[in-house]
Amino acid sequence: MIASTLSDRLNDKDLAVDAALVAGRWLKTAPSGKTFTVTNPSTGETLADLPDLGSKEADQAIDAAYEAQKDWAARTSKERSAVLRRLHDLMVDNADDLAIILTAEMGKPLAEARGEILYGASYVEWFAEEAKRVYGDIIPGHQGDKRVVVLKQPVGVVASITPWNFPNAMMARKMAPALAVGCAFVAKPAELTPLSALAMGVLAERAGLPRGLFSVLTTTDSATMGKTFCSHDKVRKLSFTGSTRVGKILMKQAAEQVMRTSMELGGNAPFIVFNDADLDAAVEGAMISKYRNNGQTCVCANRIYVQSGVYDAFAAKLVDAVKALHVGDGFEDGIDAGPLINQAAVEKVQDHIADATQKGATLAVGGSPHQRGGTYFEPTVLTGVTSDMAIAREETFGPVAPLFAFDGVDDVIAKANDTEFGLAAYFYAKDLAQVWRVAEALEYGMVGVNTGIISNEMAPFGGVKQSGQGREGSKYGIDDYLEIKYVCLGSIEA
Ligand SMILES: NC(=O)C1=CN([C@@H]2O[C@H](COP(=O)(O)OP(=O)(O)OC[C@H]3O[C@@H](n4cnc5c(N)ncnc54)[C@H](OP(=O)(O)O)[C@@H]3O)[C@@H](O)[C@H]2O)C=CC1
Ligand SMILES: O=C(O)CCCC(=O)O
Repeated sequence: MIASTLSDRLNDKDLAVDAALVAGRWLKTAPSGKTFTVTNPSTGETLADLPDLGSKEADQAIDAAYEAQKDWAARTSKERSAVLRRLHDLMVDNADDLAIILTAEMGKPLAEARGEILYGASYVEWFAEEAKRVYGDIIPGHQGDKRVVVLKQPVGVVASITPWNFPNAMMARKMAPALAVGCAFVAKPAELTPLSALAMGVLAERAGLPRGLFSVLTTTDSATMGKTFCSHDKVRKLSFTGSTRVGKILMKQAAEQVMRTSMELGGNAPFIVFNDADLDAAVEGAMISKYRNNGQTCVCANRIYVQSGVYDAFAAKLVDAVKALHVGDGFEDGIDAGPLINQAAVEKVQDHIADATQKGATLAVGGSPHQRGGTYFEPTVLTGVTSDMAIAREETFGPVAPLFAFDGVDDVIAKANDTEFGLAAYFYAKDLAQVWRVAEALEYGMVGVNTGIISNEMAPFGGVKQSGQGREGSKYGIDDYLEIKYVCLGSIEA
């Protein structure tokens, strides 16, 4: 049963479901009888009990997906596009309800949750359009009687594993390109936030997606699910967003059958403010980049480098802006930051702050659990941060802005690149020559120049180094779900 604290808020109560979607059927009970509870991190209240599925149910979902995929791939791209377009429209029409479900299970402020739904929908719309533009090639023949034809075909059954921080958009931007090109999609959302993915299952049915083509597996045993996906010979691709630690485990498992993978992994984004930057714009960008989703975003600014000439002025402006943030339950009006996802997240934030202050950093604002209790935490700014502190090397995944001082351009480029991660980087500067030089020197998949927000469906989202492989969104994102087949046509009269 869905708790009344959630269902009473919904206009369409059918969007919140307490069942998994397995092979075209809604399963309220796992064959094992096991269940798990989804809670609201803002209040600790129970939202729903869901079936705790295992590898047998995953096998069923994969087998059904394998069968359904053949017919789906055989449809014209225009037909597939129309179904995805309907899914997009349904997401937009139901954005308020989807946002309520998201806020309830994840805790982000309602307005931010609504923004995520529209962001997720933008990928569905984008790939509904791109579905019709999967072009092959004809290459000049190497012999007079030969023609070289390149076809692009769907990879087949795609399995996905997604995290709790963007429960809708992370799955949407994988399922949309997969379905657009004719793949089937078996999703495993995070244990903490499965309700948003299940709501997409409801909408996918309404949009006319064929039975069995899309499953949503609810489970507490993510390790077994990952192994099942990687060892099942009908799964041809694994698309993962989450930590680098788990990404590496999955890449090793996927290597057993040389399965294709897309990996969106951890980040440690530098955010650089040069002396000539527009400071007000830089503060605005830092606020978005750092405190969006309460710092629980893989592209969040994790290290803020400020050139000596503007360090104090930037720090003062940032502290003022941070003091104005309102922390609270995402359903309340005017809230900028909800709770952290769980106690482990709070502990990581506290560890980073304690390590930094012990080594000489100063707390300019915040630094403690919020007076509201639970997993709420004060938005924090640390000054005097140096590269020997844990926060310089590890992703904090919380509302802590550490300010490092730097002098020279080469110095800051070296510091920014001194990490195994390479997802997103940001900088603020006006000098055009410097802009090009720094943008090209940063070893990152994405660079924001004079902006703190870079994510959109038209751009290729993804990282280098240990931040992952592959791109999501844009014209490049569709390639991750396509195989290239070359046909050598012989016996054509010369
Ligand atoms: N790059 C990014 O977008 C993200 C990065 N992170 C980073 O990772 C840290 C930990 O966050 P967390 O959510 O625990 O990230 P994880 O990488 O642990 O989880 C991401 C997804 O992987 C699943 N998972 C966990 N272990 C395995 C496994 N052995 N095999 C297969 N799937 C698995 C999780 O399932 P379940 O949760 O159900 O166990 C979830 O669906 C964060 O603090 C942050 O630093 C986290 C989220 C997103
Ligand atoms: O943190 C993530 O898991 C992805 C970042 C969200 C985005 O900006 O697309």
